[in-house]
Amino acid sequence: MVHITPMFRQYLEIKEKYPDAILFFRLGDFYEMFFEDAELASRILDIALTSRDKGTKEKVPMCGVPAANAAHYINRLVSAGYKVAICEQVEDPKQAKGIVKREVIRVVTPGLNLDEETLTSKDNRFLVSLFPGKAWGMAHLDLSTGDFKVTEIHSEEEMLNELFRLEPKEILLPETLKDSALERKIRELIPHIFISYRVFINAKQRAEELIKERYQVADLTGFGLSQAPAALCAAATLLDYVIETQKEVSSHLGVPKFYYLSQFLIIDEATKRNLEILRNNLDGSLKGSLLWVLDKTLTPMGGRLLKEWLLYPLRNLESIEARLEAVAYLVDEPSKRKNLRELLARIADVERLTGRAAMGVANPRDLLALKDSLKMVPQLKELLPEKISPLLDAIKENLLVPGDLVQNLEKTIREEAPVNFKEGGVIKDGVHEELDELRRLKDDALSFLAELETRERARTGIPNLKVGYNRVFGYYIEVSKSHLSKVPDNYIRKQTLVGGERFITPELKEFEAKVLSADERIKELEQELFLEIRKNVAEKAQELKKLARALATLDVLASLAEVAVTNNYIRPKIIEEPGIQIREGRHPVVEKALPSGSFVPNSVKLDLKENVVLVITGPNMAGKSTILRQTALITLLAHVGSFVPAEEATIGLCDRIFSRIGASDQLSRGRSTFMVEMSECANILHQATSRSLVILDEIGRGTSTYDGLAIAWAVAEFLHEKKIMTLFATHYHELVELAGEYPGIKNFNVAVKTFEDQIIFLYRLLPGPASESYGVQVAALAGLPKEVIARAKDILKSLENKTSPPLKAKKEKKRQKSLFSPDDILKRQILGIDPDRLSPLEALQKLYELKALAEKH
Ligand SMILES: Nc1ncnc2c1ncn2[C@@H]1O[C@H](COP(=O)(O)OP(=O)(O)OP(=O)(O)O)[C@@H](O)[C@H]1O
Repeated sequence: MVHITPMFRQYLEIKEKYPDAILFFRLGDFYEMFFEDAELASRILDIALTSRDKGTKEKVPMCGVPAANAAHYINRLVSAGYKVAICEQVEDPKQAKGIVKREVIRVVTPGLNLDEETLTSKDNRFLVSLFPGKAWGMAHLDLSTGDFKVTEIHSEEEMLNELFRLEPKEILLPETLKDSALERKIRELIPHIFISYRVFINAKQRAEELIKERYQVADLTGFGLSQAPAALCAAATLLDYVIETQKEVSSHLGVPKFYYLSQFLIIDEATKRNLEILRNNLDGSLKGSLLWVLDKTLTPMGGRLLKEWLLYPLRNLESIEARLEAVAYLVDEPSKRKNLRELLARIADVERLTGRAAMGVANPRDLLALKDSLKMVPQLKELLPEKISPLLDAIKENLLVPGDLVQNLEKTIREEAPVNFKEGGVIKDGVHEELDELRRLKDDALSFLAELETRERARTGIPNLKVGYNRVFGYYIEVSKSHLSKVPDNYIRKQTLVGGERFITPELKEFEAKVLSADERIKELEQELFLEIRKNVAEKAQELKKLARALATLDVLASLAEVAVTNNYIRPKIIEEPGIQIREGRHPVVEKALPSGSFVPNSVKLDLKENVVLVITGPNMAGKSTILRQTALITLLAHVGSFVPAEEATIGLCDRIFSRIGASDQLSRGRSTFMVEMSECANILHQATSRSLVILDEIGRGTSTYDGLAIAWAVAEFLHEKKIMTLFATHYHELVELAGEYPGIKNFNVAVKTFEDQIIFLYRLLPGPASESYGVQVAALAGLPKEVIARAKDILKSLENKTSPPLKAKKEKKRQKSLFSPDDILKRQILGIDPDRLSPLEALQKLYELKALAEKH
């Protein structure tokens, strides 16, 4: 058997349990990595790779990072898509018999990472668990906030949409789905997702037991899970994973809340992209997105909630009205709003600070930030009205700081406490008697020494007797050579110097022991006390989470109000009946990109009778897409409970917004533009109802004109027949004829003017079809060469006259005529004939050809 050191044996035993994680193995002040882990980590972290003797001749690759700033390195590895298992020394090395006991105390994964950067982030970090049963069970958790939700979804399409809505960092899939088509789809949808394969808890009973045990409940009826076995299994598997990696489920983890997709306005993958809700389609950044205009929240938790509201607009009239009512109040009370927002700006991420306390990773500064935030709460509460808006009332009710948390934190933690509580200097005086005494002892040390010096000088009559300290010998009394004869009996010689001697006394030794042990004890006590304080906060996690939610909601409402006032939005009227009526609506993002006041507003009316499908024609660049998108965005904002950019808007409750716009960036997924277009279109036709809003921008463009036109025509007819409210922008002028055939199809055009052959865009939506397409003028604007434009105009003219275009090839031929005279051509033809090889019939045929040729020239 190969001999290896006991430490390596321990390492290998632990590593065996975490084969898919990089093992951070604690050795003193460092975390060390070995073997492949070391090679991988040294490459990613750009740190030196060394080697270590493991007891045999061969060396083991190794690298390490200081434990004090390990968080930074762990983060980098996790962001690079790896799991990190943190293995600690779990007993005091001084007390250990043999090798120190070590255990993995936590596994950090991309979906379960609580790094400090998340504290300022407005992004959620979701871990999703997906269980394929009769329905898809889907659970998602943000560990940093403790939000835990589950649902069941009945089609793969919807399931993928929901996944894209959440954009999780990590997903748990059953091992049976490894290398499956579904796995590929998920990777295409969310390219950086980290997939963890698990053995799913697929027995309903076991899943139930796990959840019941965790939440200490006897019955799951209240959770909405009892009738949803797939959701139950997904939730239980997720919980199991959390327990396995975090070693415990902390107090801030909420009960899994069941939600139905039908509670919300559905925004599918294509629409989330097309409407650029959270990011733009150009470079994927925030700028130019709806969120960019809308997010004036002042806390990270408010920012996250706003995103949630945008991605999950409501479908319930009462709840939407409740939000609108609150926003309206905050719009009408500018000074209140200002004061509220001033206070909110001073509030930190209470939600995540609570999570960190509950998970046992909060540092003293985190608790101070929490305390300072909580201190603002009573003032905020004071500012809120009563009985004006039910939502503001509910917020007010929940603005409750648990017990005497603030006072306790204020009393115990020093304002200047360091980040690392192990350094000491965290706990205030007056908190713990022994601690105070020890500190006094330390403080007194200086005066004690001075006093001792005076006392000893007087006693011995040695005027230059000195009390001092050095690290090797500790405290000493120094006497110069000339006075050595006066040294009393109880002085014990310790060290001889050139000019004198150093002594200790029993009294000094006793003092020294006290001071040194005081230091150690102070640290120990401070740590104990800090952990106790943190635990107290953790115990209040559920109350603090409620408070955090109230603060976040207030932040979002105040932000919506602020945006409404700044950008001149109005309160939409929400009604049950389907229909959309917008007077002088604007595109919230495009109007921001243009000089103030230059955006041209437009009115749109859709209903289930005469205005079911609006066919919108007009040249490129005229503003068709803008009208389509602004209608969708206004409808979306209304369902969020936000004011909208318009003069007036009446919006009937919608179930979904569908969109099919332009060529998307899915070519990378190996599907042609036409294929993407058609499958998006198919999805719409299958799922849209008379409560849906559909915006279609130029369908059928990716194929031949006749195919495209035929498809577009049939789609428009279908939408009309099914009474699906649609804005249909098209370049196929032929579609304007639909309006004559069907009562619910109407023509609109985006107006332009021409002036001296130049095109002027008016951006006005007018009834009736566009008269011309102006494509050539737009091409000229875009800078196509003059000769190409001139030629295109020629061709266009003949096409419009239904004559065949003057082909360039013919002109060439004409020019060629001057090179060869007609006689030459006939002569060449005749000379090319071989009479001996022609049948009588072929000879006759040739004769006809020659005659025709002679006639032509
Ligand atoms: N209502 C408006 N007021 C002012 N400017 C507008 C308006 N609508 C559009 N624009 C400007 O015109 C540009 C083109 O608009 P849009 O993309 O909607 O045109 P389009 O008709 O859909 O063009 P295409 O058919 O080429 O896609 C916008 O980027 C914006 O700068």
